[in-house]
Amino acid sequence: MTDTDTIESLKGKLIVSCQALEDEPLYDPYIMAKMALAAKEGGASAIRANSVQQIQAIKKEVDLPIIGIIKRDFPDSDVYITPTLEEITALIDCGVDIIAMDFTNRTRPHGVELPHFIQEIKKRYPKQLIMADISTFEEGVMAEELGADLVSTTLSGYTPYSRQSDDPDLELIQSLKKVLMIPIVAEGRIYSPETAAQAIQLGAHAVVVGGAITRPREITKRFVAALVDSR
Ligand SMILES: CC(=O)N[C@H](C=O)[C@@H](O)[C@H](O)[C@H](O)COP(=O)(O)O
Repeated sequence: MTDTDTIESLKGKLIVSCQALEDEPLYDPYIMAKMALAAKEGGASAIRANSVQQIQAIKKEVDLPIIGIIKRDFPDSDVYITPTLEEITALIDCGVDIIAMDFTNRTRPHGVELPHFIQEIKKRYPKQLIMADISTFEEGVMAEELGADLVSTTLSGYTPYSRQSDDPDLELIQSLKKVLMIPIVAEGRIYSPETAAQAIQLGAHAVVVGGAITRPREITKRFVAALVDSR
């Protein structure tokens, strides 16, 4: 598939995020691979996944396009989704179709600023498709200017200066749709098929759903909380 075909293949489609962190019961590449297979059998058009180990396991199990990230914490920065060139290179070596990375206006580890970081990635890997994980309208505009291929609302609600809500940021999709040429992906706190469909109707190119499909601990918590609230 060409890059344009990859992006076009996601139009109006569901991307399932299959991620488990170390402190989660499902943290095991085998389990994530089976999650991805279940997602594929259910009709997902791509998988978003974290870490070399999990991506490799998923690629053996399904032949869907992979949006790869590596989450890594650094003491000198709040940026944790694919924060440095080391993670970019590891994802390139994994052969992911799209690399997603933090595109917030925050300084990366070791004092690196976003424009410089993107310049370096474009110089080294000019053909790599990049998905910009943003938290605000301004960051979405900046992402297009810096050459991102897609923009995703992933980090809205997860930076202190972005809109804080328990709901997905559908307004961000609507406002970005008015000004951007690149596709906008709806991501973050999409808990129902109806909300996913609404995001597409409001202009999203594709929808990423994670926790509502692949995080049973979080799903259980929401049910339990609802029962507590109903007492
Ligand atoms: C903020 C952050 O670190 N988001 C991460 C990005 O990869 C994942 O933990 C989310 O599961 C993913 O964005 C999908 O969102 P939701 O699980 O809400 O459907």
